[in-house]
Amino acid sequence: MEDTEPDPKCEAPSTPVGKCSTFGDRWFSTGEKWRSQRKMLTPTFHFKILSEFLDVMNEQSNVLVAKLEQHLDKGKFNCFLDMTLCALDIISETAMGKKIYAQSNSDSEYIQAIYKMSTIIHKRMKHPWLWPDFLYFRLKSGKEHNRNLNILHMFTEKVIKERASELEQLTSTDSFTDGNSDSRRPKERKAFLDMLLTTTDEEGKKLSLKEIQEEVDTFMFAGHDTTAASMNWALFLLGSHPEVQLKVHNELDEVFGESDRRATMDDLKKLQYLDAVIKETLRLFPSVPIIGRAAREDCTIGGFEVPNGTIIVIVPYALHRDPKCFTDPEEFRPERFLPENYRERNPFAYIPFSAGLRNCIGQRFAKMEELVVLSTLLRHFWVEAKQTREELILVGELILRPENGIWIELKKRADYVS
Ligand code: HEM
Repeated sequence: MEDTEPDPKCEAPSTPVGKCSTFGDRWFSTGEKWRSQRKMLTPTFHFKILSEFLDVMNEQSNVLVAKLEQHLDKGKFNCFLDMTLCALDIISETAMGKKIYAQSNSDSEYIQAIYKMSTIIHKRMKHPWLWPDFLYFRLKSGKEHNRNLNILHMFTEKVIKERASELEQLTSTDSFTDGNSDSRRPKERKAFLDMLLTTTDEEGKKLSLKEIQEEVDTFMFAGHDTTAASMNWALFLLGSHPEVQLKVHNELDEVFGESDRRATMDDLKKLQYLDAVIKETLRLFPSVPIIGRAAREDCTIGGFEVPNGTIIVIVPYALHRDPKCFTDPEEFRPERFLPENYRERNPFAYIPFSAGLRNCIGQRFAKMEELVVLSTLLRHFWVEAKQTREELILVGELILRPENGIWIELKKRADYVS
């Protein structure tokens, strides 16, 4: 069960990037505001609700397979954007109940704005002289920032308002469509947005439209770049370790046999080795490479006096390479995460989703998405990595990503796995 009491000693640090509110102020909210929002959000990630998103994940994985089939036996290509657009389609339909067709129409104004915004924010983060708002918003990049932010906010605002008025109209009926024939949802499946529109706090108060928009914007950002990066790293690692990939294929054969049916929740539970691959990938390449906290009172950590207000930086990328917890830490060994092998490990030695009260609320969603997308891909393809570890140039921005993408070659799986 999740504890939602505020952490007495730490809070998320306020940063200049946080102030720009692209990711929703929620990401950087603290104290009572964060506590109350977190409490309202927690039930929306309940297992039963997540299982209703399985259809979306399966459907978008199949779109991805159809897209990638054109690369079969055609030499190497960079799969980074393909994986990212698939993750974007999944989060859009599950968070907002809105299909944005990112995989087939990546030129749309909204999708372009998402990517321009990421570049703009990274640039601002790297250059401290761009941090003060009064200067930044007078500059060309500050104006470009606002233009793109406006496109993003207008889009989500429109989706939220449309859905809010539909929900109002539908309260008297049990119909559950969104009025747009190409994005109708089955009667029983709700998007996170539907739950945000109806959830209430302890006093029965609903979230305001502005608060809902913050949540939706946060989900859209926090919920696709992270999973996309991690799935890309997994393809790189599997493509570099054929012996590991073979074990995944054997597991997939055991669970799915020859069938090309969609994955069920029961199937996902059985994919223990693929699950270990995902965990080991997040150990070596944690999507969020740095986590920040601000001390809210004087305290002592590991024998060091930490005064109130100190910014504390936690680096999962380094923590996950501690040889005391992981022998031969640079080696890719999914077996470390098989249930029989990790019982003894300190739970704070491995924190790709952070730990404690402010951990990732979407971690079960993320694991489920990765299992569905990767299992679907690997049921169709044999992956070969076309870069060495040395050729990957790691960029630790908000997300840990490879500077030049992930280059792979795809072969028809049946030719490689007997
Ligand atoms: C592999 C995928 C993911 C990784 C590695 C990841 C990692 C993290 C980490 C490390 C944090 C804590 C950040 C901090 O403490 O400063 C976090 C927070 C958060 N994540 Fe994720 N995340 C992933 C996927 C997702 C998904 C799919 C969603 C939504 C559907 C999501 C929603 C959030 C939210 C809303 C928070 C803020 C929680 C709070 O402050 O209460 N994440 N994530």
